[in-house]
Amino acid sequence: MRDEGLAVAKVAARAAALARRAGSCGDRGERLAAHVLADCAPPAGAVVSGFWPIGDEIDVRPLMVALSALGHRLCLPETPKRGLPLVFRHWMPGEALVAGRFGTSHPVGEVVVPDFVLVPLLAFDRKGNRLGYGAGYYDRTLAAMPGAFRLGCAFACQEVAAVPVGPHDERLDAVATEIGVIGMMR
Ligand SMILES: Nc1nc2c(c(=O)[nH]1)N(C=O)[C@@H](CNc1ccc(C(=O)N[C@@H](CCC(=O)O)C(=O)O)cc1)CN2
Ligand SMILES: Nc1ncnc2c1ncn2[C@@H]1O[C@H](COP(=O)(O)OP(=O)(O)OP(=O)(O)O)[C@@H](O)[C@H]1O
Repeated sequence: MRDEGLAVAKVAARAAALARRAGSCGDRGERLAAHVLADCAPPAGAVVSGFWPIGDEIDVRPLMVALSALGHRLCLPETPKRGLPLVFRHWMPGEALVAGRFGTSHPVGEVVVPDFVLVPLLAFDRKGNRLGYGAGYYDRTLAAMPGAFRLGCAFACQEVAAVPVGPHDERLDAVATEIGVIGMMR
């Protein structure tokens, strides 16, 4: 016989578990933002490039909103054909985006050159090496911007002992996660 009491208890337990899970995972972008602002804030006036999250990436939008409120100009990358560097376009929180390659989204604002780059990644190590999606976009882009500060943005669980590196791989200056900012060993 069906136990109505058990069924009701399971519905309530499920709702509570879902709320707990959302609460523990859903604020990691906010926590990353707080750590960056406290420990690794871009210098006044810096133009900051962010990224619009795809897949399971950490959400850097709370950080972008905070930096905009602090007076920073923001931009987001437009993904060109394979083999070309990224193009950064000016963006203000709330401005519309259009669909780009590989499921990315980008603004239609003017082209700008950032001097503080939030870099998405699949894996990172303590030397600042990073693994991306494998198209080399950020490697090509950062190689042409040697003076820009490169802040990897990731979940803490994306750290590995050593990322396999090749001659074209560009290193990060630091990595921000929901736990804190990691300065790189050189
Ligand atoms: N949010 C975000 N924007 C970004 C990057 C990124 O890593 N993250 N990029 C960094 O270079 C550039 C886009 N490069 C990309 C290159 C390949 C794939 C790709 O192969 N995507 C898979 C699906 C991945 C998924 O859904 O998790 C695919 O299309 O099959 C995605 C982005 C610029 N913008
Ligand atoms: N500056 C560059 N000039 C020429 N080729 C490059 C350059 N940077 C990367 N490449 C080439 O692009 C390809 C992809 O590089 P890699 O596997 O390191 O990408 P990734 O760092 O994982 O991805 P991404 O930077 O797009 O997130 C490789 O064949 C690499 O040799």
